[in-house]
Amino acid sequence: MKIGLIGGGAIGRYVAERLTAQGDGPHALLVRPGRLDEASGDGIDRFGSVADLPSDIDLMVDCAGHGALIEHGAAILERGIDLITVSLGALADPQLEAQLTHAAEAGGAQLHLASGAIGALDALQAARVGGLTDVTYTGRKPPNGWRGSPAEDHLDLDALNEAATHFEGTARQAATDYPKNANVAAAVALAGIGFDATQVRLIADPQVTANIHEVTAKGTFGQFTFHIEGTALPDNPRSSALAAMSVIAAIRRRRAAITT
Ligand SMILES: NC(=O)C1=CN([C@@H]2O[C@H](COP(=O)(O)OP(=O)(O)OC[C@H]3O[C@@H](n4cnc5c(N)ncnc54)[C@H](O)[C@@H]3O)[C@@H](O)[C@H]2O)C=CC1
Ligand SMILES: O=C([O-])CC(=O)C(=O)O
Repeated sequence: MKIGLIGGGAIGRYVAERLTAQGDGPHALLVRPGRLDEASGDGIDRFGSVADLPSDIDLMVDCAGHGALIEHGAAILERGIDLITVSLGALADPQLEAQLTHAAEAGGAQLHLASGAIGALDALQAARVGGLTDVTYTGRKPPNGWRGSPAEDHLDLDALNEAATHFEGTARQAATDYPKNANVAAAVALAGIGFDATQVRLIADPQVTANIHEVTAKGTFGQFTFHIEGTALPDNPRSSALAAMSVIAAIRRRRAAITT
C-alpha cells in the first residue's frame, strides 16, 4: 500500500515517523499550492496538487486541518483514492459534506474519519441504532491548548487562575468556531445524534495538564460516561498524541486480516 500525507505539523510528523518505522513510506506529501518549499515533511517527495500525485498512491492521510480537507478532499476521492482524515469538524459544513459524499461516490473511494483524540465512538454508533436521547461532550484543556481559538476573545488565558467555560452550544457551532480544537465534538456528533443535537462545553482550566475529553450518552441502550486524559503532542499543546496514534491505527486496520 502506497501512502501519501497531507500535513507536516505535529500530527503529520508523528504519523510520518511511524509510517517510516513500519516500512510504509510515506510516499508523498501534499502541500498547499505554491508551498513546495514549506519547511515540513523533510525527505518526502512534495506535490502541490492532487493532480500531480503519483498514480500509484493507494491512500491519502489528512493530518493538516480543515483547510486541507476543504482544498484537497474532493479531488482525492474523485481520483479514486481513499482518504483518512483527522479534520472531522469541517464536516459541520453541510455543503462540504455533500461535496465529499458525491466525490467519494463518483470516484468509488471512501472517506474514513479517524477517531482522533476521543474514544467510545463504537459504543455511540451502536447505541444510535436503538435510539439516543442525550449526548454531551465536554472538552477541557490547559490555557495554552486554546491559543489561537475564540477562547482568546472571551478569556485572558495568561491570567486565568480557575477553570472557565468559553463555549456552550451545539457541536456544529463548536466545530465551526474552533477548527483546531473541536474535531472531537464533530467525531462525537457524527457517531451519535448529529451536529445539531449534540451539546458541547469547552473549558480552559489552569489546574489541568492534560487534554481532557468527556462524553456522556443516554438512550435505550442505557447510559455511559467516557473520560480520557490525553497527553498533548510535544510540538502542539492543542493536539493530543492519541489523535496521531488513531491515524496509524486506522491504517493498520485497513490491512488487518481480522479487524474491529
Ligand atoms: N480529530 C481529532 O481528534 C484532532 C484533529 N486535529 C486536527 O488536525 C489538525 C492538525 O493538527 P496539528 O498537526 O497538531 O497542527 P499543526 O499546526 O502542527 O500542523 C498543521 C500542518 O498542516 C499543514 N497545512 C495546513 N493547511 C494545509 C493545506 N491546505 N494543505 C496542505 N497542508 C496544510 C501546515 O503547513 C502544517 O504543516 C488541526 O488543525 C485539527 O484540525 C487536531 C487534534 C485532534
Ligand atoms: O487533540 C485534542 O485533544 C482535541 C482537538 O484538538 C480537537 O478536537 O480538534
